[in-house]
Amino acid sequence: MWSTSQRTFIIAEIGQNHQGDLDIAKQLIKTAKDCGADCAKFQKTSLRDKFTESALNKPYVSANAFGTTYGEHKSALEFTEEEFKLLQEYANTMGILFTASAMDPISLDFLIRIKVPFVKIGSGDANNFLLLEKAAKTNIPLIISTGMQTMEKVRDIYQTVSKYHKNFALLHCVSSYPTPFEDINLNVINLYKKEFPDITIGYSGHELGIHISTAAVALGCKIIERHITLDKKQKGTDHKCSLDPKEFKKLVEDIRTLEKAMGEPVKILRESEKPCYEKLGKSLVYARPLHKGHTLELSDFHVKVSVPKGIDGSDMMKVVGKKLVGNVRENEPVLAGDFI
Ligand SMILES: CC(=O)N[C@H](C=O)[C@@H](O)[C@H](O)[C@H](O)COP(=O)(O)O
Ligand SMILES: C=C(OP(=O)(O)O)C(=O)O
Repeated sequence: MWSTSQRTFIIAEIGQNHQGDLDIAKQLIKTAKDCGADCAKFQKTSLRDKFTESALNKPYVSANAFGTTYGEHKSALEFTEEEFKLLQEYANTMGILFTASAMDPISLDFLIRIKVPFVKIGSGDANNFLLLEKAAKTNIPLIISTGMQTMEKVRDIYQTVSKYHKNFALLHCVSSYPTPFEDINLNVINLYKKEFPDITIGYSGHELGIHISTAAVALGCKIIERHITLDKKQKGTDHKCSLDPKEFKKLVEDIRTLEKAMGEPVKILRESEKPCYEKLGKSLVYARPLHKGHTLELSDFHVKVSVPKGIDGSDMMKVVGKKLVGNVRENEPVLAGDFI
């Protein structure tokens, strides 16, 4: 899916930007597909398995609240299993992969049952070693985000999941919405690549704009996840740092262009450079008239744009010490047949 290909795997994180409305959720799946995303992702929660009673009963006083307590709020944003299956079917007809983050063990079981292609473990569960171990044991591919964790914790995650298989990816992530640029620490991606060379590394971004996520691909990320929204002004914690359809499409286009531009670490004269080389590439030319039999030395050459072209300007040391087989004039290009 992601690790077998050089192509970046792009996840449109719908999360809870559907406002608890099945039609909006479908629109978001279609938008994700239209924007070129590879996967539409939701969040699956079994409220009593993710939260304690007191966490659910806590008042949620916020402009982003969909209820008076956190439990009411979360419940308004949670789809039933049947609704999830409908969304999965819809994604299938749209031709886009469908999955969700498993926010608790019951949700993990459900996602395995409906045969999602991989399970996401969000940053909120990156320190939940009970869930990580349970997920790893199932052998399903995993994408694990590492927001709010230290490097020691990330090493523990790697060790824990590695005991079962290596079909998992670690995403660098900073869980602030939106993430201040100075907190993003994109160089953590280099650290992950160095410490975990045998798994896929990606980035789950919550910053404003698309440029940082594109840069993450240049640093070697093979998975990019960004929240998607139909309208950034909607009520909800994630809308502001989500990408609207125009931005998401541009992100995908920029990543695809960047993939072409990254190429291989091979430095050669490219076919496309040849016209410029023909027009402005410099050649060795004679600095003054010289006679047959003269032994060439460095002071006999200038390096100029010459028509016709001669031996490449950088090759002068290959010619020094050779004997001219005929007379040459000032500013004539140095040609292979001029000397022995
Ligand atoms: C850490 C984590 O789970 N983060 C998720 C993924 O990025 C978010 O989508 C949260 O679910 C969201 O920000 C919660 O908002 P509220 O508390 O208003 O429901
Ligand atoms: C919390 C999630 O993601 P992240 O940690 O990557 O923001 C999630 O996928 O549910």
